[in-house]
Amino acid sequence: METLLIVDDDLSLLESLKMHFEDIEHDGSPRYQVVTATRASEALRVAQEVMPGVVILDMKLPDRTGLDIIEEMKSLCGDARIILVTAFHDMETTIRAMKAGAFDYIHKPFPDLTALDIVVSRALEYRQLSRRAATVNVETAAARLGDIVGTSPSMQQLVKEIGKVAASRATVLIHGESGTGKELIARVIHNYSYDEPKPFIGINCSAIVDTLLESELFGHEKGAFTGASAVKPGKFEMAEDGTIFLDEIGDMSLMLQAKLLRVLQEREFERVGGVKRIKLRARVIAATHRTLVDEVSSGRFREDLYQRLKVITLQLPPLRERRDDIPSLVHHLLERINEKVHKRVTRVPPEVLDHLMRLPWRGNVRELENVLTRAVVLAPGEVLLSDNLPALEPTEPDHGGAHINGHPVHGNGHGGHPLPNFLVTQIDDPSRIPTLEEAERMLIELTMNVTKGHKGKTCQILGISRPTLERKLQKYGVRQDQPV
Ligand SMILES: Nc1ncnc2c1ncn2[C@@H]1O[C@H](COP(=O)(O)OP(=O)(O)OP(=O)(O)O)[C@@H](O)[C@H]1O
Repeated sequence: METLLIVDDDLSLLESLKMHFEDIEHDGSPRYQVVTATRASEALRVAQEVMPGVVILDMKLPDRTGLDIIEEMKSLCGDARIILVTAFHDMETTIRAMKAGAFDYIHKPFPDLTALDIVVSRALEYRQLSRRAATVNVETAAARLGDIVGTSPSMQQLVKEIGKVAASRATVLIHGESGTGKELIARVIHNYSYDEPKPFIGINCSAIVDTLLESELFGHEKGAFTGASAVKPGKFEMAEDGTIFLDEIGDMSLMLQAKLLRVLQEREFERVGGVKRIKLRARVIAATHRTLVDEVSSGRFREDLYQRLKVITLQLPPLRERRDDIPSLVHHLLERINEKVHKRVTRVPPEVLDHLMRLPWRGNVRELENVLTRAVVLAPGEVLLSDNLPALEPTEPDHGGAHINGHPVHGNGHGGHPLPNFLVTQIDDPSRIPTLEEAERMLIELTMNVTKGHKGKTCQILGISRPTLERKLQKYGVRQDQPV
């Protein structure tokens, strides 16, 4: 039996959660023994006594915040997985919670206890796994929040992962299409990893010819090659005990891959033409728009280097898979662009935002930034105009009809409900096909819209149970207060 500690000052919630978890059985006997506490001080005392496997910890407690006691709780019973619960979405707190060592961060009210059950089971599974594996040292460090904008489920997940990554010094590999924010994420991880300022040194491995890249990375001694008139330290040296960011690592030649592998294995390197061994103290973060597993299969990337780099892998979602983030990104980028080009374009009419939400964004956030910069420069006043945006593509006709998540919808010819265009038009560009998750989210939003938020009817149409619908609404962050 696993011991579960639930900490909340809401007595009725505490009681109902206790009953819920006590009712869960495993192989015919109760799965959990549940203990409760209403204050932080009491929680710490009880935790020390019962050594819980999982702690469900509310953020707002009468004496201290849940966040404040995570570290103390972990030092008392380091093995416990802590799930922090709050009533609001807050990126800063999410990162701080994950960094302090929380296992997960969830929001209440819980629309469906199944979601909570899943998190608790997963927490226990991970605890089992990590008991077998080596433990990672959790550094504590205050850090500042970077400029990441986005509240879509995939971005929230990413923010959680950043919190965990920042707590370790492990090598990180960031995958993502061009312009998805790989460098930004690398900088945020860096900023969150240290208390005091440390160097962040980036280098684009695809932009420099091989021989030059080697001396850029590792430096060179005087006279190492023609033109090497003085000693020059490389990026690895300049990064000191901070971060070296190897951008577009997938484009590195096999010859340099072999050198890099040796450096990562031995944690030492020499300048080109030199003999002195220099210690590698920097943390390595690498990024690529290529799928490295495919590069490995086709022999263009060394398998052993890939294994070294992928200790922690982050996958950045393309912008078209998180279109809900476009409004907040537009707002954020406009502020930055106005400052840069000395303008004050602050108004984005709904039809212009709609236009922006429907563009394909193959170049992701960077393309959005470029498109907005052009439109800001061309704007005659303080209003952003559709005329200055790229035209919509024919597969996304501007028929002024209904939209789900920026995708136009139209009738399916059976006199029934409208369908998103992606389900009925011929798609010849693979990048325009939505992921299964995206399609599922759109169908749920569409059905909720058609039934005007009636969950019973939505379940009936989609052929799913109420708990499944609740779980998916929460997973995809679908607004339930008004028609979507
Ligand atoms: N989630 C985000 N929130 C705010 N700004 C973002 C976000 N993602 C990307 N950006 C901005 O978009 C621009 C491109 O991001 P960045 O250079 O990090 O992308 P990248 O994936 O490294 O691109 P490339 O592969 O082309 O080098 C930057 O100005 C960055 O600040």
